[in-house]
Amino acid sequence: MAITVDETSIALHDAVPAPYAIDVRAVTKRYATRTGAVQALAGVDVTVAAGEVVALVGPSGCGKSTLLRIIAGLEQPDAGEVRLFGLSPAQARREHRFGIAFQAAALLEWRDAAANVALPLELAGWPPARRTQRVAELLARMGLSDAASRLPRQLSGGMQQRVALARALALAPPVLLLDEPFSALDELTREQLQGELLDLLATIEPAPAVLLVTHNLAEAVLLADRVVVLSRRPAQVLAEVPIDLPRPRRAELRDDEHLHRLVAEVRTVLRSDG
Ligand SMILES: Nc1ncnc2c1ncn2[C@@H]1O[C@H](COP(=O)(O)OP(=O)(O)OP(=O)(O)O)[C@@H](O)[C@H]1O
Repeated sequence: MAITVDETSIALHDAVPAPYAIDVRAVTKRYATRTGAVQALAGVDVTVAAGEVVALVGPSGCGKSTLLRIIAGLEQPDAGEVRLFGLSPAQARREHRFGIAFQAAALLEWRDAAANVALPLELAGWPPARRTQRVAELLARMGLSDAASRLPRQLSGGMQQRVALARALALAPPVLLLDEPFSALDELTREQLQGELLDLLATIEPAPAVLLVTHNLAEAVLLADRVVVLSRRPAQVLAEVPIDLPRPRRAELRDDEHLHRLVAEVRTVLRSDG
């Protein structure tokens, strides 16, 4: 007797769930220093779904930047595992699956704004004409077209951070890692860039997954879909606070009462870690 197989049902049955954009499992990290070992991370689990924005907050020195560096493959964990869309950090880096921007814009001082933004495109082997076009598009999107040929030292702090963001987004990565990207800026510029980042993320299709390290609780709540709160060192996840503010978000939400309630909730979790 012939056996008929319904291929659709097999496909559905075999469908595996899509991997997380970022999947951090039981990550532990200890540094050996001259004055003894420093345990930075003690079994941290964090996931970020495709297109989700997660903010990572925690006391100063608890290990937030360490975790971001481990996710980016710049450091190795002692134990635990990190995957970006199912790939190791090294594979994800080779395949340009993430862009990264730090507190200090970390621009190459001898390259002008356009050449800084072009760097990842050069490293990825884009031909010059395509590169020029993409850089012009990114600079225009960040409001930097007139500053294309200025060196970093000729740019304000806010402009430098915009260049760093444009560089991180150059290859349209599905994951964006942001380590205190606005903390070196004055308050007004910082608020302006938060608004610009919200607008920018709303225009990128498909939206990248974002992991944002920040000290600023209002920034975390304004930008994120979820806030992950880390404990004092050695860091563990204390709580995850879902942020149910509507999207698309606008910077004006900063004055919203519900946003203030959520900030208070995150602060209460942080303070509970006596
Ligand atoms: N390369 C290193 N060697 C030794 N200790 C380190 C190293 N990098 C970080 N640490 C220590 O690990 C701990 C976590 O540092 P990390 O920079 O990750 O914290 P953080 O939460 O990002 O801090 P902050 O909020 O102040 O930016 C700190 O005690 C720090 O001094």
